[in-house]
Amino acid sequence: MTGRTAPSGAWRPPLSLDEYAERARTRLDPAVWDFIEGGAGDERTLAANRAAFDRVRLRPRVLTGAGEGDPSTTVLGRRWAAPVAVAPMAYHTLMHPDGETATARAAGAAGLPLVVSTFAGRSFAEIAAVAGSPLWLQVYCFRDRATTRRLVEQAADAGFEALVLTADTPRLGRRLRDLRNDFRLPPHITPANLPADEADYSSPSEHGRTGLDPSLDWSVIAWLRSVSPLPVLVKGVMTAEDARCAIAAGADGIVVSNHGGRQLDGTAATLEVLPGIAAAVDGRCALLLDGGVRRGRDVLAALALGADAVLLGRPVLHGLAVAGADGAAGVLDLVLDELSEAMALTGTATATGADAALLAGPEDTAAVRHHRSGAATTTGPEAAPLVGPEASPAAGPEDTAAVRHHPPGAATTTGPEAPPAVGPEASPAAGPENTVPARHHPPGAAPRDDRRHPPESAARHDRPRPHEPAAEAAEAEATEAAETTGLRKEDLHRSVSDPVLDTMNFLNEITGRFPDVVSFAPGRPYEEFFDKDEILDHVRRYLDHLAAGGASDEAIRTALYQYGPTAGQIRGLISDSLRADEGIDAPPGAIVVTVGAQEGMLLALRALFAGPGDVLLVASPCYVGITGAASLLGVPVRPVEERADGLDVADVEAAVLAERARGRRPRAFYVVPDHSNPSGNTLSRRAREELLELAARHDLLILEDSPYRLVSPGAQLPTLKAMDRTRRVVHLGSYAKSVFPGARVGFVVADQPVRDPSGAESLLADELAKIKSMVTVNTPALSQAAVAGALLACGGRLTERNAVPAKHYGEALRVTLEQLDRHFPEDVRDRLGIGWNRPSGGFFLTVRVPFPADNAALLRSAEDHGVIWTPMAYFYPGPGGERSIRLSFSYLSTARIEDGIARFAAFLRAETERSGATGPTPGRDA
Ligand SMILES: Cc1cc2nc3c(=O)[nH]c(=O)nc-3n(C[C@H](O)[C@H](O)[C@H](O)COP(=O)(O)O)c2cc1C
Repeated sequence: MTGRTAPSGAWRPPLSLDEYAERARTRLDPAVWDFIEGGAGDERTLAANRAAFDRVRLRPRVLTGAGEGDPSTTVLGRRWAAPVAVAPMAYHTLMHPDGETATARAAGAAGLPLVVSTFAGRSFAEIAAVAGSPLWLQVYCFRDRATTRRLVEQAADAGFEALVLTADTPRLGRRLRDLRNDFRLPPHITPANLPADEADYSSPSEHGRTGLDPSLDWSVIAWLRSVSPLPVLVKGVMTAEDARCAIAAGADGIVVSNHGGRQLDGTAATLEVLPGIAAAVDGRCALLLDGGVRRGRDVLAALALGADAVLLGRPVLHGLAVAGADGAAGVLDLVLDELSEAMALTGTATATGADAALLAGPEDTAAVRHHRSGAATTTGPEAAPLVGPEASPAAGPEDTAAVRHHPPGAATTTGPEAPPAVGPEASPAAGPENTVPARHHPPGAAPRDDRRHPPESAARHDRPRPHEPAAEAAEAEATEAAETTGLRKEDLHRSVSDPVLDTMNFLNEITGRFPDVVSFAPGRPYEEFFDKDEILDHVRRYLDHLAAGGASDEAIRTALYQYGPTAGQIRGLISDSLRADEGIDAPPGAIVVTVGAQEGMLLALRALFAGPGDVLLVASPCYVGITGAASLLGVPVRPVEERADGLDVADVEAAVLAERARGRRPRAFYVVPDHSNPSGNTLSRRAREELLELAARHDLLILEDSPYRLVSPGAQLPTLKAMDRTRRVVHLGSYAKSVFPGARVGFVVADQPVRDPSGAESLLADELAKIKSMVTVNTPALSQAAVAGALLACGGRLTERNAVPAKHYGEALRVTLEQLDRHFPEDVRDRLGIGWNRPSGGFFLTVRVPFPADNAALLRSAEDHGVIWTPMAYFYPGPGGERSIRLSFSYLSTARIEDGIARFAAFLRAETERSGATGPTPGRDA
């Protein structure tokens, strides 16, 4: 094999970013080199950032047919050539006289954004004049807000597209190299966009101390929003708590950053905390990371652990120092080339499809682990190339997987349908849908009996050898016990760290602490409609029905006691009922009986979402059961925001097109068309027609979930399935509201033909049943019998069976609205900035408020006013809903509603006043 040799003496571009660094070092003044290269304190965090990437092991995949990977991505609605941007860094003019204009040229050539520092050495206008890609402004907030405001305005005028608030600098870190060098900027290096004569900028640390505002809190985001329409990202987030705060404060994005190790020394590496933060963020805003990215494969590793993109810091400065714009371009090209190599060799077709499957796990490696006793053994997880607390003992599990600890004994109840439990729901008698076995023990405090024995193989490998002294053997045994006691949450699937579960736990904790509150939170049926003996009548009626149809005693016995058909044994009755009641013409073979609609969602998503490029669109705010199921299955979700008066189909189409442009396939759209949970909105007939047309036009399926229509007053619009002429609609049915939730019986109508490669045809329902056989095997026969008996009792006409409940729920809705009107007449509510929608049925309505309706407000509501509700933000898969509330009235008597709305009104007034949203509250006695 021959290789080409470069002509001797020719300039050869460096082959790695480390080579760029080395060349830059030889060109720069040592004090300037120290200024850019150095970190705070002992530079442990600086080193940790790179070390975390060094520990990552990627999994090469072969023969994947992935072709040339597509590294492009979309962040905040803008296409980037790759998930990489240039990090904000002060004074590029220190590296090269062209400074940021050279960097902007390089970034533009690579199609990558540049985040321009507050302390840029060139003016925003100069930079914008040469930029060929998005520019963002990094914002330091000064004590003098007017300076910051002017900075933001100048950037917006120059066409910058986003603001990145650096939040980790209440003061600058102690950078020992700069202190030793008594580092001063040369006189010609000044911040081109800050007032020239007002401060001495020559010592960055000194200027930071006197100029930066050290007392910022999360309200600074609202302030930035008040001075600029640009999206705001928060840079410097290192914990899941702060990520949640950022989202609650309305941030559009988060940059996981420790300032390249230049601030608090001793923090974890950014890559280590990324998975926990990604779990907390859960796609609700853009998630970026910086610190230690030095190779294309590092970019891929960050994506695999949950980042949408990375920022590249020092290497860009190295490139600038080596050869100005060409050098910076060389650095970016090198990273992109390495990224594309890593994608090709890991079989990663699209950067957006990168996920944890790229990372080598215990099953891939059998590394050597050293015991304290010195006995080397082969083992899995602990020795695998993990990023996490083991690598950095100071970082706790809560920093890497958003773990929430409850006080011992604080068992929590939760569930997608009915968030907070009231009184009895919080007790062990709570229904299964509301119960999460979430009894957390502090690490290491699990009762001895809870401790699991190690798997046999692990025990064999870890057992001390016979010749070891007894003390060592005892120590080894103790080590073994300690090491096998607990699982690390970050090793479990990310869905268990879903922040939705945390929020539900929060609601339940509050309900447990304030048992006398009136709760407008649970979406449960009114219990007075349940008669304990009726279930037995239903089962009896079904058995009689089987006998009347000619079934022998043995056959009936089998039907009730044995494993049953996976697709269900009451499909004929369901089919008849759907025809009689809903105008849905679905043969029994197109139906699968499920364990609640929740199982239906899981089956439908599993069957329909085949690859990482398939995306689920959901109307947002959205029922958490579907987003939870998507999270379980790793299905990406794209929210389509409802407007105040409901869903606009044009918005669905825009989302479809945007996803296509991103290289993803919008596979299905989930919607609750009637009296939606949580908003209460209903799709008009026209919107239903448009949605069906859109589905046909874009080859999209619709997942229709409509559990409230049969318990709502008055005539209902036809279901999407009844209007579906082209089999675009998969209908998710539920008997939870129309019969009773304890049965846990639902069904899916899936009449879509499915062809296999040989041309043989089945129905989607058949495929769902195959999946169900590996999930719940069959829906319990006893439950099916109870529901069947209820259907038989009303001749399949659930509308008739539910005439009285529908009237009751209609009355509860009417009283809720009437009480809201009474406490807030139109002029008062307008003045206060409060409003609500007027659903025509269902269990929920939306109240818009002029203050953040977050957990803190909820706590004050419970504590001071004795009333609970659900923050609407819980139901937004992305940002949104921060100033609205879901009220559920289904579970309460009208007397409780009247009392509860009076409390709620007092809370709204107090909170409005407290937040100063509209000044002092007038009309207190309205
Ligand atoms: C010389 C230098 C100057 C920096 N200036 C800023 C700045 O003005 N604003 C800011 O938010 N971060 C600043 N940073 C931090 C970077 O934005 C980024 O967080 C860090 O450099 C990323 O780590 P990396 O260099 O290991 O890639 C600076 C970093 C360096 C090295």
